[in-house]
Amino acid sequence: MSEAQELEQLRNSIDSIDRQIQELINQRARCAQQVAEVKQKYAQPGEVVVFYRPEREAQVLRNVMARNEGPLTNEGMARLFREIMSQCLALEEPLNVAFLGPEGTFTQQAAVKHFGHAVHCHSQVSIADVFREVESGAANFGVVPIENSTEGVVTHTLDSFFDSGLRICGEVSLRIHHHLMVKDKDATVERIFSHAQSLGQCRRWLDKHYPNVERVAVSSNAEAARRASLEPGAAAIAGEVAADLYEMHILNTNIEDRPDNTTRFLIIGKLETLPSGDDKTSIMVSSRNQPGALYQVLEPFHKAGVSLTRIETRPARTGTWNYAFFIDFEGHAADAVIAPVLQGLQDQVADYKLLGSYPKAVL
Ligand SMILES: C=C(O[C@@H]1C=C(C(=O)O)C=C[C@H]1O)C(=O)O
Repeated sequence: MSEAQELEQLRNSIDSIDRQIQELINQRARCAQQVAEVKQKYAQPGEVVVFYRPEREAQVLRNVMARNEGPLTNEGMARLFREIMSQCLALEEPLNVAFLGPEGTFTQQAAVKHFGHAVHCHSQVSIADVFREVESGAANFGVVPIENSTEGVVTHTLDSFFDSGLRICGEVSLRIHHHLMVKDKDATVERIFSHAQSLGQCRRWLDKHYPNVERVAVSSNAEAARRASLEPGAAAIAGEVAADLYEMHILNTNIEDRPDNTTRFLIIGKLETLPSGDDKTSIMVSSRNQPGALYQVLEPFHKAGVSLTRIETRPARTGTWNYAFFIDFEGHAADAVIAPVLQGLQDQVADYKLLGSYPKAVL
């Protein structure tokens, strides 16, 4: 057989497989539509039917990864299924998702990573606006940054939970790569725009390569790229999406000081997420200002063998020098081990709020 004949044979096989995959995907989509019909049939009068089930989606993706035999990577295969589920869900219910914008931010990237491309994403100018959009019902869910592995917690997001009744319904973890970009690659860089967090994540690189160039903190990386696209002599530190959006020329790639630089985002909404089998819970407690207060809060977790993944302390809104603790731990609030710990805690602390139980990030 000649090269052309061998290739033709393989391409014929691919065409035939594609036809089968397409038919199966549509079969799957019809099943998802039927799920919606069944849910509606059994709904009580006036009940708001929930089509999006984050715990089920996490399970589907985990199953895909567990049974994957390659040659595609587990993550690559899961991303394909992420998109298939996104399209299937859109047939049942097109979701509206508010994210901390503008267009081109890492938060937008996180929203797409979590929900796939078939949702409607709406850019918001502040974290408070994302909360408001979801609280008012204008958006089904919101996406906000919560912590970065280099720069730490996003205090604004944590503090928003003091006054909000919204639940955490999911988390997204995103590797953050920063690039230095300019409009005109021959111009001298006199000013570098970026978000304060990103300037922090690239501090050492900037000290080495641009020690005497002014660094200007702006409201987002995408805004930095936009400004730098308009001002001669200006550069921006931002991600690839922002570079594409504003047609910037990338001078240096991956300039973050730490190669494992990762940001975690939260999905916020009104939904109570059921156990998925591998979950996390976030709570907020503020204890009476007395010796051993934090110890008393943490001891029940230790006794029950619950693994804590994060604790943040923030000034509480009540009285000076009172503190609120934001605690993340492994497990779901409904788990037999966790439920009594949380019940005991509520009796003991001055203030307690369950922020949500949600599936651990899969992708
Ligand atoms: C099909 C369902 O609804 C949605 C679509 C899913 C899918 O395409 O697999 C999974 C969970 C839900 O977000 C369901 O509840 O099972």
